[in-house]
Amino acid sequence: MPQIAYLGPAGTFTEQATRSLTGDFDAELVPFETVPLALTAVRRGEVLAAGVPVENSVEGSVPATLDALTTDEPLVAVQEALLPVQFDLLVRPGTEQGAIRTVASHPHALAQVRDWLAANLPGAEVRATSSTAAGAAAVAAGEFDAAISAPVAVEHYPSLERLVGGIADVRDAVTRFLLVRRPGKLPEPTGADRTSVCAVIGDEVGSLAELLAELSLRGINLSRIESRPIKDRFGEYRFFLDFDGHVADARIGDALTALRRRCSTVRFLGSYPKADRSPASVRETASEQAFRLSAQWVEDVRAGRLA
Ligand SMILES: O=C(O)C(=O)C[C@]1(C(=O)O)C=C[C@@H](O)C=C1
Repeated sequence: MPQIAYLGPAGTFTEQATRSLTGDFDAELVPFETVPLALTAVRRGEVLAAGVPVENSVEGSVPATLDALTTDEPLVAVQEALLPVQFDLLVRPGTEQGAIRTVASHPHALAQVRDWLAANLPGAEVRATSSTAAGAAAVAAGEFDAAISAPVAVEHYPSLERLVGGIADVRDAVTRFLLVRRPGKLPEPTGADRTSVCAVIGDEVGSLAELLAELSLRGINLSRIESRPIKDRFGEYRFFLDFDGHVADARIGDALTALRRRCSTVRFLGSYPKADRSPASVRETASEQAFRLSAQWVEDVRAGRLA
């Protein structure tokens, strides 16, 4: 049975998302303490794939994931999941809200309940843990008084109880997850796909605008752009781009060819079906047929068949 890594321990949102991503086949889910460790296990071939969080509608991208996807050997996303995010406050039985002095969770989770904490646990110290479930495990071990956890966590930590449920500063918050593997056969195009790349461009006038123009000229819908520092050179950035379409689509292949010419580095991070299955709208001039006919026209001209 294939093994799939996730950000553990048991009871994280990532575990829940990874279960939904691997629902179609038998897989054994293996917890890792951090996203980079989970991705290292994929690179080494110790596990087949890893489920990782990439961005949240309230707190934005998950930097640990973005950075780990661009260092070391390439990995590609093959599936995407969206998970609604609300939290529980877990405590050891008998703990009253007024007695909570420390509250632990993943920094991304803490950021999503900042207002609730200020209003309901104003005196409590906030402690960061490697995941929401790691916070719950630490409360079970007596290290902290309370944890901000995923609703599934209480099933994994029977010595804890839910003091408050449904916590969220923003209703309908959503986190996006990817299932990533070593490069291999790509998922088939479905007509409702997303392509992710990471590009490094020169620090020159207009270079970012020109890069984006390569997408807009081909009618490609950009759904996310995000920059992360290159780290060892101050003021230089890598740009993470997500756009509608599959690398097998003519307009996407054409745009990627242009990006590869323009950028010092382009890392392909995958073409995979969008979680919401919303089809890409493709303008007439960027259709498969339009690309095929125009490429044929150039062939004919080159071969002297047309004047
Ligand atoms: O700690 C967890 O439960 C996670 O799965 C990580 C994570 C994240 O990185 O954003 C996932 C979903 C929530 O947004 C909060 C935390």
